[in-house]
Amino acid sequence: MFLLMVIEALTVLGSVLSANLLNALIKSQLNPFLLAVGLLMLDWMVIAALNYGASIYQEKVIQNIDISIRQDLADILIDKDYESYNSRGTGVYESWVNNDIQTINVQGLQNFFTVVEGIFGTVFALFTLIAYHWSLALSALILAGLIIMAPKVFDKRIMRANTQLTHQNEAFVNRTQDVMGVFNLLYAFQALRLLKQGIVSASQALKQSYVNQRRAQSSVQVVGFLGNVISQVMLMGLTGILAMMKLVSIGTLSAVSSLSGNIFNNLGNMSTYLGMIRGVAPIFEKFELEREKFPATAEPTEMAVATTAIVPDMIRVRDLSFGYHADQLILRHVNYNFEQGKKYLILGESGGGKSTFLKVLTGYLTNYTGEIRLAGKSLRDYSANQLGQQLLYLDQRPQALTTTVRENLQLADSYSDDELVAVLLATKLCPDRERAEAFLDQNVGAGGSDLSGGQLQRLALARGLLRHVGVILLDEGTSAVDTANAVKIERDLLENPALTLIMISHTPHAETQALFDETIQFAELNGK
Ligand SMILES: Nc1ncnc2c1ncn2[C@@H]1O[C@H](COP(=O)(O)OP(=O)(O)OP(=O)(O)O)[C@@H](O)[C@H]1O
Repeated sequence: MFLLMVIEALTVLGSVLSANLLNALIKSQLNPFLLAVGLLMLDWMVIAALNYGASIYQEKVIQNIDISIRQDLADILIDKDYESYNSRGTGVYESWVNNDIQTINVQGLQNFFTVVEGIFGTVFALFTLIAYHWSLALSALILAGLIIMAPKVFDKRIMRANTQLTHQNEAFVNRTQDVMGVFNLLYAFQALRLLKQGIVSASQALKQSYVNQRRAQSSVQVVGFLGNVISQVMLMGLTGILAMMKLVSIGTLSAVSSLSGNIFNNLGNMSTYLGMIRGVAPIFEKFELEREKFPATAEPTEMAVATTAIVPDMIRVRDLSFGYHADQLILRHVNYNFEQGKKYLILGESGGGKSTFLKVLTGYLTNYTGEIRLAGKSLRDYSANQLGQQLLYLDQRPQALTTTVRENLQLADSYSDDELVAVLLATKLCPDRERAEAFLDQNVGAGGSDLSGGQLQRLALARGLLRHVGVILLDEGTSAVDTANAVKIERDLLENPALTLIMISHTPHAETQALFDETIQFAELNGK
């Protein structure tokens, strides 16, 4: 802002030097004329150099602000719970950190600096005009007020257009991600034209929002432009009259021409910029709304479960009902006791609600009726963090970060190589220590794409074993692993007396079935 102030002061100085130059010419004074030419040249060179530095510094500031907004957005995301995060496609969140930030940059921050520049330029020019004649400064001030106020009438339109655009951008990213994320599926069925169709139709929906936004912005620009040129002409007319009345010199005409250019070009644009800056507000309001929906919750301080204590009814389920939609119950009045250290095999037809049941037990889905008690305390009284230390739900579709096996295992914690190698061996990901050490540094590819389905499942299980969670809820956790290794892994889990295991399987292995304490037919449990 300081640099911008200096640039504007030098620009106004340029106008004064031009007037001096013209006055010296009219009076045929060679030396003052040459001096004014030299100074004018120097003035513009300094302005050019300062502009270069200011624009680079400005970009740094803008990027720092972007980073801090993205940090705030990340805070909003990490305060969300499982249900709320997954209730929307990830495209929505990507649009926040890309499109919305871009709009904030272009409409908000860049324009903010232009406004700052304009304010300095206008103030300096107004003061300089006083030096020529007070009536010039007063007229300029009145016209400036009118120019700034007029475009406010378009504020609502701009805000509406921006609100529509930010939501349309979210929908666009979601829709394009949808079709681009299923390339392999479309490739296999020679249906890749659907990818193109998807992108084109999403773009067309977006087009209307951009056009609406531009329409609103252009209205402001036109009003600003008209205010600008009309005011400049009026001020020049006034100066001409003053010159004819011999109240100002002829050279003043040159100074007023460039000073009024300074003032009204700045102001005419400033109302546009202010309108655009105000138009960014709906984006921040949207973010604030998200923050209010999920304020950061303080962690309960009391330790939830003493992991070493033996708790007979580890998980007690009473009259549990749940549906994703109010009118369609997936879980109906389920009652069951899971005891610590015991091993449970859940069988049942596909789509019957087994995964849903495990997700409710893990605390991922909270909109249930009835009661679940973990170690004697209602599941609702545990924080997500506390539950995570007790229970691990291993998804049917494990996720992986695009990085090494080591970082995929460690995530936000750190473990020694010995511990990491031990879980790689326990999950049969590697046959011996030497290969396990090499495997730790292997990159798993984009989202784990370089690993087989079975390897990904074992990597997910290894994460849980590493953390010694007391209860593992395994949802088809070894379905993609070859039978021999799946049996070995299951046997290890089943023979671990400290572990409570609840495992869903469509393909139970005869070799391990006897090691389960209970085999549950889910249909009998659900709706009995
Ligand atoms: N996020 C969701 N929103 C709405 N409905 C869902 C959601 N997830 C699952 N369902 C529905 O809930 C029902 C139970 O699904 P669930 O995944 O729990 O079954 P499952 O018994 O684990 O099936 P499978 O053995 O095939 O994995 C299904 O009809 C499914 O369509």
